Order: sequence, then C-alpha cells, then structure tokens
Amino acid sequence: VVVERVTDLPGLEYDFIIVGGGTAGLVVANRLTENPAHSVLVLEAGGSNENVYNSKVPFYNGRLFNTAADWNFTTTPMPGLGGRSMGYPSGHILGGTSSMNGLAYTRGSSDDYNRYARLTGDPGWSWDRVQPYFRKNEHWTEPADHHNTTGQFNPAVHGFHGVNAVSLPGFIYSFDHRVIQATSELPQEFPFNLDMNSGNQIGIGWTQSTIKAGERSSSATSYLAPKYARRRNLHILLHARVSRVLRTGSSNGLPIFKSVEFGNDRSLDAPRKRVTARKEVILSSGAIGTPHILQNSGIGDIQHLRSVGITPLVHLPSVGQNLTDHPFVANTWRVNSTDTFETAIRNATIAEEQERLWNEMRMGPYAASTFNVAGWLRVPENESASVFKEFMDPAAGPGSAHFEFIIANGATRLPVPETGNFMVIGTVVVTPLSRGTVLATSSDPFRPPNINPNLLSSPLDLAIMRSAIRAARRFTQAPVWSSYILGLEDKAVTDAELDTFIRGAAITVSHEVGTAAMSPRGADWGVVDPDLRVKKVKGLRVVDASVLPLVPAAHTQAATYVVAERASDLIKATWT
Ligand SMILES: Cc1cc2nc3c(=O)[nH]c(=O)nc-3n(C[C@H](O)[C@H](O)[C@H](O)COP(=O)(O)OP(=O)(O)OC[C@H]3O[C@@H](n4cnc5c(N)ncnc54)[C@H](O)[C@@H]3O)c2cc1C
Repeated sequence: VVVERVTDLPGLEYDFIIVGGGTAGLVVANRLTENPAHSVLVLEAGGSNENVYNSKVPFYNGRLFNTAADWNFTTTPMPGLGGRSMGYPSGHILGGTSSMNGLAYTRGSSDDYNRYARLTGDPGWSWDRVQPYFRKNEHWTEPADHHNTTGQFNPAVHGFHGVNAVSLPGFIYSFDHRVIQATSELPQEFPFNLDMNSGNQIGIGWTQSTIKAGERSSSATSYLAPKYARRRNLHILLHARVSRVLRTGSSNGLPIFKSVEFGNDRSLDAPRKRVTARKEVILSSGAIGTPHILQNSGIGDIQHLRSVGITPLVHLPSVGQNLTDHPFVANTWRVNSTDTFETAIRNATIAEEQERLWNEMRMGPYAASTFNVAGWLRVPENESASVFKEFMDPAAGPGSAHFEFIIANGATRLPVPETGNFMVIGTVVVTPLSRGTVLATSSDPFRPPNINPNLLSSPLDLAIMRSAIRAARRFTQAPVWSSYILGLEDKAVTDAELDTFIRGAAITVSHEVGTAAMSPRGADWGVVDPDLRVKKVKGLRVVDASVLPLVPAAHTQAATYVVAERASDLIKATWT
C-alpha cells in the first residue's frame, strides 16, 4: 500500500524498515513481504513514478535530469576534469534510479563476481552462486517490434520467470546493422559477442535493456506491480526524507540502531517523525544517500564527523570513502545519412509522429533506449606494456573489459547541434582506479553532502581512456563505414592532445558504488560484512549499490538487483 502522509500509516512499528524505495529497496520490500507474517515499511524521499511520462518512455531516459524526480546533486570541482564540477543525477522517485536510468541491462563479467567473492571471503558472491539471483530478477521478454531475435542473444543464460523485464532493442536502425557488420569486417580486434551477459563479455553485440513491451521496466513497475503493492503487510510512505538512524540500545557491547527519523521531503522544516523496526533497519538509499545517512547518524570517521559538528557514535572510517564511478567521453563522427537521432529531434513533425507511435502502440524509436549496440573491450596487447607500465592490470580477470563502447545513432544530449548528422561512440573506462568521497558537510542532515567522484584522478584511467578512444577510431576504419562516415569531429591525436580533450569532455555515466563497501568479517576496512550487516553495530544492514567494493565492468543496475535479491535471502534466513 503506497501512501503520502504519515497519518495514513497503520502504525509506527514494523518488522523491517527500508530506507529508500529505489532499485534495491523495492526488491527487498517485495521479497520480505512474500511472508505474510513480516510487516515492512519503506520510506522514500521522492514521489510516485506512476504519472511520470519521461520515466516511461525509454528514449526519453535523459529527460528527468534536473526535475523533481532527480536529487539534483552537483559534484565538487574535480582536478581530473580540469577543475570542472558536474551535475550528478540520481533518482528521487519511487523506483529510485531504475526509474530514470539509461535502461541498459549488463551484468559484467564472471571475473567481476568471482573477485567480489575473493575480496569479501564469501563464495556466495561468486558468478556461479549468484546465477539464481540473476534469474529471480530477470524476466526475458520480446522486444517491442517483435523482430526475430535469433542470433542476437543466448537464451541459455537468461531468466524467463523473474520479475524485472529485459529485452533486446524494440526499434533497430540500419546504423545498428552497420555496427554488427563492422564486427565481421574487423573480427580480430572487435569480435561479435552473441551475449555480453553470459559472463564472457568481450566483444560487441546487441544491447539488452530493462524494457517491457516498449515501456521502462523499473523496480517500481516490476517489484511494486499492483499485485505486490496491494499486499497488506507492505507499506510505502512517499515524500519521507530520512535524516538519521537512531540508537535504541545495545547488545553484547554493540549499539543497536533500530529507529529511523525522517522529515517531510516537501516541507523540510516540519517536525520530524520516528518509526521503529522490530527486526532490522535496511538502508537502501543508494551510493550517495546511504553513506550520508550513516554519517548523519554518527557512524563514520570520528574526526570527519567532529569536524562538521556531528556527534560520533561508531568509528567506521570507510563510510563515504571509496566512491568509484565510470568516466565517459563522447566521440563524434559526422555521417552521410539523415536517418539519425538529430533529424527527429530537430523536426517537430517527425518527433510528433514518433511520439504518437509510442503513445498509441508503444512502438517506434521511442520504444527503445538511446543505444542498441555496445562493446566491452580490453587494452590491446601491443599497448598494454605502455598503459600498464606503472600499474597492475586493473581488470577483474582476463575475460573482463577495460573499456566499453556505447554506440549510438547520433547525438541525444540536448541541445543537439543545429546542423549535421552524427554517430557517437561513447568510450567508458570500466576499470577505474580513481576513488572519491561522499562526505557530510554539516550537522543539518538535509544539507547535501560533498560529492567528489574524483574522476580521472588516476593516470591509469586517463591512459585507458586514450586507448579506448584510439580503439574507437580504429573501429571506424572498417569498410562498412567508408561511404558512411564523413569525418571525425574531435581532432586530438597525440597523448597530450587526447588528455586535454578527455579532461575537457569527460562526464559521469553515474555508476557510483563502493561508499559502504563489503569486506571480510573482521576486516579493518569496509563498512558491511559479506552478509551486508553494518560492522560494529546491530540491527542495521545496507542493501544497494554502495556495498559493491569495486565497480563491475558493467552498468550497475543488474549487479544492484543481484545484491538485493541475495540480500533478501540472507535477511529471510536470519528471521525464519
Ligand atoms: C542517469 C543515470 C543513468 C544510468 N544508466 C544506467 C543504465 O543504463 N544501466 C544500468 O545498469 N545502470 C544505470 N545507471 C546506474 C543504476 O541505475 C544504479 O547503479 C542503480 O539504480 C542504483 O540502485 P540503488 O538501489 O543503489 O539506488 P537508487 O535506485 O538510487 O535508490 C535509492 C533510493 O533511496 C532514496 N533515498 C535516498 N536518500 C534518501 C533519504 N534520505 N530518505 C529517503 N529516501 C532516500 C532515493 O530517492 C532512491 O529512491 C544509471 C544511473 C543514472 C543516474
């Protein structure tokens, strides 16, 4: 049951309180309420996703930035980006960032999960052991245009009975076929990969997206579909902005945190309220919100907390450290075609027709995301000696990518150039060594934290980005592009020129993780144990992207869903 006022809640005590109705939070809410004996309250700062048009239309995925559905965070100036700061989008809406992300469904490599298992000392996080959780999450569906998908994915590695819809592109451009043809023309360096979600991610292939019959599938539309939202043991309070978790006692010398204090997101000065969990409080507020709430609650680095006027209760210095994100650079070529995104974006008549197609039939370009093909690639052997001369290879393993290509049929970031048609290969460093921070700045819990993703602060990330850009340029040497591409827009060639270009152009892909990282039980680093319980306290777990100790070589929603599905089993097992 979803409500907007505290007075509409049945009470102020529940078995479980989940802070954040986002990607992970709604999975846990769904799974815990499968048992009618468990009562669950979800506190979500944002509003309903139900009538938010730009959340539903896949092609419009960038249009919720700087709206009420976005936290509208801004980063600190970043030295690696020449002192630029940037907007840092994050979902402030039911479904969290799954209601506004780019919809790409990418799991990462098997190496990524096997490394999580090694790093945490818990084999339960290994690729083989998390397979059931991918399948519980995934509901493979037909693309919106019902095209024949043979040869575009491997059914053996997918889940057909899960909750969250995943599909191949529902609208394919002739451009996309050119990309696939280029893989057969340059198979050595750019092999076709039938399914980048098989665990073996290397190569270029068709993107899979969280889209159901042409419409976004988020944690809100799937895990909170009407049949689940109706459950009488599940309560969701919208516009509830959590300020802190509160200490309620102690057990074996450890403080217990089972109460949650929250304010009204639409009236932050209004008196705050409290709710209490009989069993556990679960923080699912995302890689920014979770460490911020922990710090507001006095859980963090004692010195930092004191310096901003917060009374420290638990010294856990890794809280808010280790912020890891993927830097992205758009590489743009002018092309000899009018069948690209810009044409429709500039021409109101075409745009209206495409929108009508979507409104009436959930078909056409709006039924697909903004990129239908992507690639996961490694620094080539002949460059690795120079790229890795000072650093160890940061990939999770030999089957894991260093960089990604996001290959799009034109520019989508508004405003698009006034003339010309384009193709864009976004290059993304997926094994960054740069680390940043999320730090509370004040004892006022509603003052935004300092967010410093510190992108490209490591010279290795810059070197991999250069390698990725050069690879993208080699990809455009395939014969299929000879009459299609008119010219490259960006003229940087030497290392120094490329570095200047990269620092000026790089932005985030918003894959932030790591700010409440898992580490082995008893480790003196990290924030949560491998079962996601917060170290040195009782009653509190973290279940969201912030627990991933390293960013996977992937967009992060699939990994977040898997964390949430497994966490739900761990929590259930504690309370059977
Ligand atoms: C613009 C963008 C595009 C992306 N594109 C992709 C993509 O194409 N594919 C992909 O796999 N990943 C993508 N990602 C990343 C992916 O969506 C996230 O990693 C994932 O959704 C994170 O899930 P989460 O549960 O950790 O956090 P969220 O889903 O953000 O959930 C956190 C929830 O907690 C709420 N909250 C926070 N603080 C409080 C508080 N104090 N009180 C109450 N509630 C609070 C928030 O409002 C939110 O609902 C993208 C991210 C962004 C921002």
